[in-house]
Amino acid sequence: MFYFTGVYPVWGTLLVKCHENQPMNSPILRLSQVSLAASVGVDYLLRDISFTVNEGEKIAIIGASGSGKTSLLRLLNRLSSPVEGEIYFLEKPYQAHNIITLRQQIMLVPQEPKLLGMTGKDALTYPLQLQQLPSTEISDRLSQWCDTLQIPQAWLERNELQLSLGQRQLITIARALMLEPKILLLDEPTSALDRGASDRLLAVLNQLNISRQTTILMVNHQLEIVQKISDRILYLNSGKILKDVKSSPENWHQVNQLLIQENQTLAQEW
Ligand SMILES: Nc1ncnc2c1ncn2[C@@H]1O[C@H](COP(=O)(O)OP(=O)(O)OP(=O)(O)O)[C@@H](O)[C@H]1O
Repeated sequence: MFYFTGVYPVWGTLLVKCHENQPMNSPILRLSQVSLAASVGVDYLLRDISFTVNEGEKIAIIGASGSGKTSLLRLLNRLSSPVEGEIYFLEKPYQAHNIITLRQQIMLVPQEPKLLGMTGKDALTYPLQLQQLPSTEISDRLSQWCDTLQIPQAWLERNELQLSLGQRQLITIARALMLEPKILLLDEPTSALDRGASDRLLAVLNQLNISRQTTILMVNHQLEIVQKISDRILYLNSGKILKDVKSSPENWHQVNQLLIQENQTLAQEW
């Protein structure tokens, strides 16, 4: 442990304790004036987006329907590319990273849970086989994550058509967690889960964030969920960042009011 000391005109002596083994969290993602165009037409889906994510942050992405939340996650998973601006992962531009290793480290769990026609078990183990992990490691991770998320053996034998939406959602989340990414991009991960599964998932994510410094960006409509998981809120409006604030009761209230107003306006337009 060491100290910085200094004499400051207003506050007197400032003493800051620094733990040598606890470096300040460094930027893991950085977006600089990023815009994303629609695949058809001339519209922008995202416009002039700039923000930095530090390693270990838990960010809730909020906004009315159509504000660009999913488009932002897809951009961060390199499923689309900006027409302007630059995205950096660990201070290196996205294009300079190998796309496969980038996606292994920045993993997206989309809103629509797809098992690509596989059984639950194959869907969970196939990506690890692709990474050529030893079979003992694969079965260890499988049993560890099925225990943690309470995924029963019976689900593992069923195929996509024999599983409910919530069961598939939990399996696709487990699939991402088993791959141990640095960044998790979660698009409404609790939308089809019951209260028990949703609470368990949030506890697991919070624990992962503490133990492995996993960075989490989560789209969610439910303020109650946002309060349990985030330490920062990004509020999107018509493809732009309207608010980038820390997660606090005062800001939850403000964001909630904004969302109610926007939804009322949208309902009138429809
Ligand atoms: N490939 C595309 N081409 C043209 N428009 C698109 C494309 N993908 C999305 N959009 C439009 O971009 C806007 C943002 O969509 P997006 O799915 O990112 O919103 P969202 O905030 O996630 O919405 P929701 O909360 O309803 O899921 C919407 O108006 C949508 O219709």
